Amino acid sequence: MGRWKWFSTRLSTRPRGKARDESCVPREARRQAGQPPAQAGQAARQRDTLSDYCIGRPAPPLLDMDVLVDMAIRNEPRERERDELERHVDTVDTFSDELELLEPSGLASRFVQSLRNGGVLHPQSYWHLAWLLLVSACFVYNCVAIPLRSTFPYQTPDNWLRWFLCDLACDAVYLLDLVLVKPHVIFVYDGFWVREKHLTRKHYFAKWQFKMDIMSLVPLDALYVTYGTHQVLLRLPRLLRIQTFWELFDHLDSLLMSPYLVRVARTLSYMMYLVHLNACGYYAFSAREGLGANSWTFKGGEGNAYIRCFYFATKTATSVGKNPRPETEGEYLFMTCSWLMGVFVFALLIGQIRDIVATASRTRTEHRKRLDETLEHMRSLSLPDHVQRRVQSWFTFADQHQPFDEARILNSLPQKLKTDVALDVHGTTLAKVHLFQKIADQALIRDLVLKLRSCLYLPGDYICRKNEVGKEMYIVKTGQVEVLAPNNGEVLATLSEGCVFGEISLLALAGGNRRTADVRSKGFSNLFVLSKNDLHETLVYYPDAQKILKQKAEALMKENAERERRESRLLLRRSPTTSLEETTTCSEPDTDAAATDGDGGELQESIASLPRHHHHNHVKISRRSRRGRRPPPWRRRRPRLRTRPPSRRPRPRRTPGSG
Ligand SMILES: Nc1ncnc2c1ncn2[C@@H]1O[C@@H]2COP(=O)(O)O[C@H]2[C@H]1O
Repeated sequence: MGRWKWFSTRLSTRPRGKARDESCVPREARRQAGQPPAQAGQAARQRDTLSDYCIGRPAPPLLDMDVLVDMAIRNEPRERERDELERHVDTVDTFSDELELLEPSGLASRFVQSLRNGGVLHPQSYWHLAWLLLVSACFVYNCVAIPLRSTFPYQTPDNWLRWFLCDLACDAVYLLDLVLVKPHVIFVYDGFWVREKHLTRKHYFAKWQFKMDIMSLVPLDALYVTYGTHQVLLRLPRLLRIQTFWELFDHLDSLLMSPYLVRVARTLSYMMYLVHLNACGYYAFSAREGLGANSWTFKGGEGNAYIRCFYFATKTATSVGKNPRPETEGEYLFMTCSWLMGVFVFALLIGQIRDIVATASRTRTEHRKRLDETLEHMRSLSLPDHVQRRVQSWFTFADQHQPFDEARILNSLPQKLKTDVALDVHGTTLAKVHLFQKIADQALIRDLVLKLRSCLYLPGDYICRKNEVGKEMYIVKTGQVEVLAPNNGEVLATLSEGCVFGEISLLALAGGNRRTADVRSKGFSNLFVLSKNDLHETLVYYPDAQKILKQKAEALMKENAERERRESRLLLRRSPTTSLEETTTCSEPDTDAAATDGDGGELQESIASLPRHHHHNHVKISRRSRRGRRPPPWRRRRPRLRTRPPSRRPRPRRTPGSG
């Protein structure tokens, strides 16, 4: 019913969405624009009322409260409720509005921002947190000072004014909190932030906390006039602000890096407070029986009374050290209560600390367990030592650099949030990827980011080998990888953060799906792996990206081809005969294959680029090798007579390699 009370009040505000768009044009303006006057009937009346509201006049309630209550009682479907709310209430914030309220810019700008936001506060904003801290400080002051001043003789007629002024300051903070702050804290209704002031006010007033806050401000201390200023217990209602104190810890819990510390601090503060109460109780009890009346009571006189009583209370609560023996029933009861309280608080504290330690070391313990299991398994298989050492080394590196299973953690989040988190985490690396820089399409990165899998490689690990079937493409996240020339292992390129490789085989540009080079991890490297299917699924929607990736791959292939050509030329220059024979023997059986995969073309080109006599040699040798043996003597032609003088004929040059 309470929920419906404030819900109905919201219906008197301006509309949003479609309804607002239509109605936000003032009536006069519509008339001038030649539109028909508002029609009779409920809908027209509503529109006019709403438009009046939009131009600044207060609007009367649009729907009858009774209708709404009736709706609630009849339990109308939820859509109806939402429709009504959406049509009539302008309380829905977008996510960016929320961020605006949380914006952690400078202090002054944040203050201006909060004023611009109509003086409402986001419950998780820094302003609200700071305010909670102040109110909680006042609450703690009351918690400590009230029992202290009402038991120990620390408030005297000389200093009562100072105490009184402190009390007044705290009461002023309580009052400001009640009147100005709490009623303006925005809240979520039906998944949307409600930030209209009168609604936030209503929301607060409907809460149980509001009643507690009002009670905490009951000015019982006015009775000082009758009973005297030493009756500090009259301020006991101030302790009803405990909800604010809890709220502060809840906020800190979600804001701070280590929520465990907050939880321990909270339990410790309870413990300290109980000891404080015990110390006050001990002094009050001793004072009632007479200070130093027996061996159990507080003696008084020497030193600081509070510190001594606190010491006694701590000893009792922790059951550490020797406590004086109680003598009267009252003293026995007091000691029993103190011990029980001590046991309870310590059990709580120890349990909490155990949980904290277990949670903090859980990841490490799990990692250790996995490593032990793996090593044990490898030992049972009698794997060679160096393999075991590599596995161990991988575990150590993974523990240091990837202690959390990111995919598993993100899995519990909704898709949108998962993408946002992944973008935040990997944004720096992805921003360096040339492909994404060129496309500048956030949608592509968003589509890809969740498909990327993180993978660690050890120094010297081959990420892919030439002629393997390519199933994945890689982006370097951290570390460096080397692309090696297939023949001589020469380092063709060293790729670092943001570089992409492994795309040629995935795009089948080299005429097949085989890798064109070896790629090796230089040190420890962390790579993003993208499967072939995921790449193709994504590229279907981003033809520009596909084009760029293709262009890059083609440029690489061209570069590789040119390099190979250069190399073979160099090789031929060094030892033409041997290398030609080698070339021929390698290339001949593969003529068909070479034609399909393009290698044949390269060979022909390299032959064409040879000096003429090398070309001849090549053809001669080829023919011979095609026949396989010398022709029979009857088929051998006699050599023709030379027509030109031998001196003018080009003679093959002698090279050292040709013998
Ligand atoms: N010369 C080169 N420079 C840089 N990278 C290369 C070079 N040659 C090949 N690569 C990359 O190494 C990868 C090996 O696998 P792919 O053939 O699928 O794709 C290849 C290219 O991404």
